[in-house]
Amino acid sequence: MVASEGFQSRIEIHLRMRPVNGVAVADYGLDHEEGTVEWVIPRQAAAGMHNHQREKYSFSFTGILGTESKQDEVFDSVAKKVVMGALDGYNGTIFAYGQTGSGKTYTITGGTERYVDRGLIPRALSLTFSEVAKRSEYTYQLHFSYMEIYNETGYDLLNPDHETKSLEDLPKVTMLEDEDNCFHLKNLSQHLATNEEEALNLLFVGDTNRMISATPMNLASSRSHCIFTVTVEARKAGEDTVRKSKLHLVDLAGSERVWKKGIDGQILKEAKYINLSLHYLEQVIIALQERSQGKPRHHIPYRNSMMTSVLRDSLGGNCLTVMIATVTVAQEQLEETISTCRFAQRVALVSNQVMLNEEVDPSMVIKRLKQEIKDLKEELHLLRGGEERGPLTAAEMSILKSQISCYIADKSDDATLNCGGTMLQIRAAFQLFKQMFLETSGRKNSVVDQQQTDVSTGILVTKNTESKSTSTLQETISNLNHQLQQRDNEINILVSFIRKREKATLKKTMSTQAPEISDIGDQCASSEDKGTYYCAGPVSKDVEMGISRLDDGDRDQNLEQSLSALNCQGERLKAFEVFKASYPSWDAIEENKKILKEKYSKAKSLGEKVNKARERINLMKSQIEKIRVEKALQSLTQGVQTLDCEDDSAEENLICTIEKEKRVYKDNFNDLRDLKKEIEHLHIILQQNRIRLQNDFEKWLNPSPRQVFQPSQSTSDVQFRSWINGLMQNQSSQLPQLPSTPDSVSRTSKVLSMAATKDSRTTEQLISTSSKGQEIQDKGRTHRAPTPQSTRSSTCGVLEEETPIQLTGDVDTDADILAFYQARADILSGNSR
Ligand SMILES: Nc1ncnc2c1ncn2[C@@H]1O[C@H](COP(=O)(O)OP(=O)(O)OP(=O)(O)O)[C@@H](O)[C@H]1O
Repeated sequence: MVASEGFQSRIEIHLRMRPVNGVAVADYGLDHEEGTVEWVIPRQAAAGMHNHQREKYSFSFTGILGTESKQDEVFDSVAKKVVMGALDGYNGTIFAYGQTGSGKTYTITGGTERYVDRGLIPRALSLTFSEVAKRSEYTYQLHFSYMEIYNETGYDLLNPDHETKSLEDLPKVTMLEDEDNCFHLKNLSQHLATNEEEALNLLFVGDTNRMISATPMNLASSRSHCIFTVTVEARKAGEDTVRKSKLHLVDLAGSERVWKKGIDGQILKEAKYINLSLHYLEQVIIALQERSQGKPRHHIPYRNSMMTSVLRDSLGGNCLTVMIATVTVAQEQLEETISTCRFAQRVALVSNQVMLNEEVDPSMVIKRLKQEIKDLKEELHLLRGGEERGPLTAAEMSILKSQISCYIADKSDDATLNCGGTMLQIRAAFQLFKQMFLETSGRKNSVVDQQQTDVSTGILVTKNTESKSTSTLQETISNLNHQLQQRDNEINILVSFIRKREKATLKKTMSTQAPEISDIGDQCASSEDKGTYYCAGPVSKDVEMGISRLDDGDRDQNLEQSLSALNCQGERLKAFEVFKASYPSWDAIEENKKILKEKYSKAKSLGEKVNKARERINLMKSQIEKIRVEKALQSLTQGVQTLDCEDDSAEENLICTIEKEKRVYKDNFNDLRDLKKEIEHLHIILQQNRIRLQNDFEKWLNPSPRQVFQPSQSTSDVQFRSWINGLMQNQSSQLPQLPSTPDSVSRTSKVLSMAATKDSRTTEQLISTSSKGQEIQDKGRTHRAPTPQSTRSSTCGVLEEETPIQLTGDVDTDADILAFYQARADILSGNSR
């Protein structure tokens, strides 16, 4: 299973010193550089002159975290590398060892009151999830378990039955050993958490259960060992291997030597168990220490206690292990402090063989092999030429033919033919080769025949025929080019008309409705003029030139300035208002937004409830802890267990209240979790809607220029005409439609067909052939309607006052026709101002 040989690593030991208040502080000296601490025990005068009592006790540590050290410092120097190692596939263990009240729980789990007091577990969870998020090439699965060992019995702190059953009725966690001497824990639940919040919730639930399920036996946290385990599984994309590692964070029971104090009853029993398991821990450490010193120690007594069995790998096995020795600087605790330091020195001699836990994942291999089989089947199927399908289609044959022609035409040596890999394609390619060869050889023969015939007359007919066809082709090309140029120019004229009409509308609005003008943009039209959006997209340089030629420079200069001063952004908003009014999904979006808002406020209130319940529980937990620590210390110092009924009932009351609060917390947490899922879902929907809405709006605002410049050389006149009409309908969808008389329709057709063909008549000629024979006045390139009776005057009387021609639903007035034709003629003749 293990892929690497690994490396030797000594167990690191760190000293963490807890500050004390209101008690005498021991005499000690620290050397942070060297990592040494020296405790001074003053000689007792009572011992007389010949007092050989040692005075100074010096110890070395990997690192020293003095009384001022903060939680983040502890995490960075002690735990960070172990957590990172676990994510890389190395087992890791961090355990806190020390007397009661020396700060083990504070170090491992942390204080509950302030965020900065978070201990190693919450910080490890935070780092784990942020790292996992960064390593996108891996898929991580993180499972969590939380076990308590009390009086040599294991309890699952995350068993959901904690809600309904008492501690005695819960299934005990037991150890099972397999044939490879590996231990497995039965009845210990594993919980998958996909984010930090879920993992923190598990920690909180476990801590609370630890606290409130203690009643019957007066179980205190200081008398049980707790192991929080993160099981990490990492799979790299495209690889068959999986890395499996475990990270244990262990809060050991208080290490004080209670039996010395002459206690009895339950406390004595507990003390025995604690001391027994810590004694076994010490035995394991001694055996490992001896082994590391080269002494023959084949047997390491792991099995003697549950705790050493669970931590087997952490002690002398495959694990990066760190011990935090917690001590207080209180003078009265000095003996225990020195005892803790001594134990740490032995631990420091234990050496572990750390290995990368990488194994081949059968499920990944099966998945890969299945994929390979699928790929091979597909390949085989392709190679067989997709037998289920019929022969190549005409289109496929023509592609193949052109590929072969290119191949033949390419005279270079490295020319290749990629006709596809199927037998069907290869066969078809050969067939085509044959056909082409036969055709060519047949043609050659006929050419030779022809040449032979003509040689008799002395004229090479083939050459003449070829040159003839070439010149015809060239002529066609130049005709088509010319036609294309014309169409382009006509398009330019149309666009410039539209632009001019836009500006005229704006100008008119400016003069009549001054307050609203500032809202009208050059590119974005008002809601009443949505049709002009059509032309807001980019136009070609030629078109721009056409427009500038048609502009009435002097008069438009002020207009241009006004237009450029207009707030385009505001116009977009205005345009958006128009757009959304007719947008079919707008109501649904609004509805979703409303729902999301409601859900947010509900989530906020649930979050507050959860936090408040958590705070209340934490407060009560620290009150209980205080009562218990006081009781434990009292029993240690007084030697007997003083049963203070008041304390007991206070503790029971607190536990009852915690039970209630826990239910509130849990219900609200679950509701919040469900709500968060709903919110995320709604978010996704809204995001999709937003993107779609934006795209639709942009399309509506700036239609693709391709749509505008659709006609090509091959466009027939009929198509061209209907395209122009379509364009104009789009432009004027918001404008009043002009009446379309049969006469005007016929004129429109006439002009359009003239425009589409190469009609080279001049404006004057057109004027003279105009149905009404009216005059066209050309005032600064602004074409006016010839008579007030014009069909357009009824709706657009403005034409009487030097207003540029407006293109409407149909080209239906003489003025339109004449103006259109004039502009077209100008552009075609390059007549610019
Ligand atoms: N470094 C520290 N800074 C400030 N307060 C601390 C520190 N270490 C511990 N404490 C406080 O001391 C008290 C006892 O600490 P804690 O419960 O962590 O001790 P413990 O060793 O876990 O005891 P037990 O063996 O009973 O579980 C707590 O109120 C805790 O907040």
